[in-house]
Amino acid sequence: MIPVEDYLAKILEGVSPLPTVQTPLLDALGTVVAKDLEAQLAVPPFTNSAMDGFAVRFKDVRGTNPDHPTQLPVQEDLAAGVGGEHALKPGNAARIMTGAPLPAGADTVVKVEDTNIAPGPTDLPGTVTFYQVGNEGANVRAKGEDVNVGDMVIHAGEEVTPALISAAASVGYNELPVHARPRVAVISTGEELVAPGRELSGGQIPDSNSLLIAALAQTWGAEVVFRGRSGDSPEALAQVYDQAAEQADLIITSGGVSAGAFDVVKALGVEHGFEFTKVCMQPGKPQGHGHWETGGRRVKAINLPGNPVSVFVSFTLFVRPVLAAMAGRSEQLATTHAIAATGWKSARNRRQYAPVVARQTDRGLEITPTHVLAGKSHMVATLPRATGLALIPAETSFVDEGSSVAYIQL
Ligand SMILES: Nc1nc2c(c(=O)[nH]1)N[C@H]1C(S)=C(S)[C@@H](COP(=O)(O)OP(=O)(O)OC[C@H]3O[C@@H](n4cnc5c(N)ncnc54)[C@H](O)[C@@H]3O)O[C@H]1N2
Ligand code: MOO
Repeated sequence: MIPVEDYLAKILEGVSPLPTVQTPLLDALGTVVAKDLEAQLAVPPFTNSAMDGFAVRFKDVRGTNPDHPTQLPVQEDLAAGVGGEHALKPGNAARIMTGAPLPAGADTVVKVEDTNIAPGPTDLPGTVTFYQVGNEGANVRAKGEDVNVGDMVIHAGEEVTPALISAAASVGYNELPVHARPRVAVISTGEELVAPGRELSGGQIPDSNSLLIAALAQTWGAEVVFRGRSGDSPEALAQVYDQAAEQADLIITSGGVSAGAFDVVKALGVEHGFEFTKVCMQPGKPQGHGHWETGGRRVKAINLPGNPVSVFVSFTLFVRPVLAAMAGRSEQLATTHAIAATGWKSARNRRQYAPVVARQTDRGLEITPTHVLAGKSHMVATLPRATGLALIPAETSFVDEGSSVAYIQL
């Protein structure tokens, strides 16, 4: 059996970021920026008002207070979006809305609440009386005070977040150069599988793994381009692999990799130079990987075991880092310390990754297995309760209640 870290290193060998594609901003959410980008627009792009109120020259209202109000004529209305050149005549005020360009000559905005004018929709008044004013420059947002044209605002390697999308739009972009989203094909294998919701006849079970893998792949930023099922014949599986490889950057299979007489994924994979190995973990011991070649394409394939919890755990440990590397980022699972709220039997001589529920108590972060049969690899129905995985060293055969345990938040 090989250690988890060694298998991860093997599976990441030769995986590099996918090519750069110009992608519309919203479609780029979750991808990784491939090039540094300078601001093409300043933020703000022009000096404007931060408040609904009146633009003035500070010297015309200096010294105003409730006992010494100042009255000025109002020359015009300036709404957000107003174009053209506007200049404030000396000794005048202009009614101005939040985001409207400050007229030339004005240097200060007095908010409407500090005047005799009622806030909200009103006709343009002929005059305005100020009862209070801020400092010179109050309520004015200067052009470029956030960033200026030419400032480096978006950097290669950054993840495209909602905030990054809005920053990119604000500095003049409508698309971003990002690493292509990994395209994933999912194949589940086994004669026992039927589509979910169908009536089962003897020995059959619903195919939950292909959905689990597809949903995990989407959750971790991939696009699922193919989902197929194959029985236990190598010819049928080879055909499904061919279809999967047509459009995918990564093929993920489940099942058929252990010691069964009909473990077709392993049998076919071995013929095609795949590597199958036992990883020192529970669940998820039997694993395989290789490349499927068809029509001039050579597509990476990862063969996960069939047990659903094994799929979940091995996707987390091995597939997520591969997807991250293809997407242009590196990923490390962070562990924190937790306390076992109950005792449980762990795997003998394999590192256990047990699905657990964590909750904060006065003792700290306490974890409990999602099921009394902690970590058994077929227990898919109780898996959704998991908030994370408890990582139990291979030498520990029993986790004592109250002991300190490494915890991976999902
Ligand atoms: N003699 C041995 N037998 C087994 C060993 C071993 O070392 N020696 N390892 C066990 C371990 S550990 C695992 S994990 C499993 C892995 O088996 P396979 O990858 O070959 O998977 P299958 O046999 O095809 O299926 C295992 C299990 O999972 C169910 N399954 C499969 N596909 C799906 C699906 N798409 N949706 C839902 N459930 C699925 C399947 O019905 C089986 O119950 O091998 C052990 N055996
Ligand atoms: O390694 Mo298997 O996934 O324990 O059942």
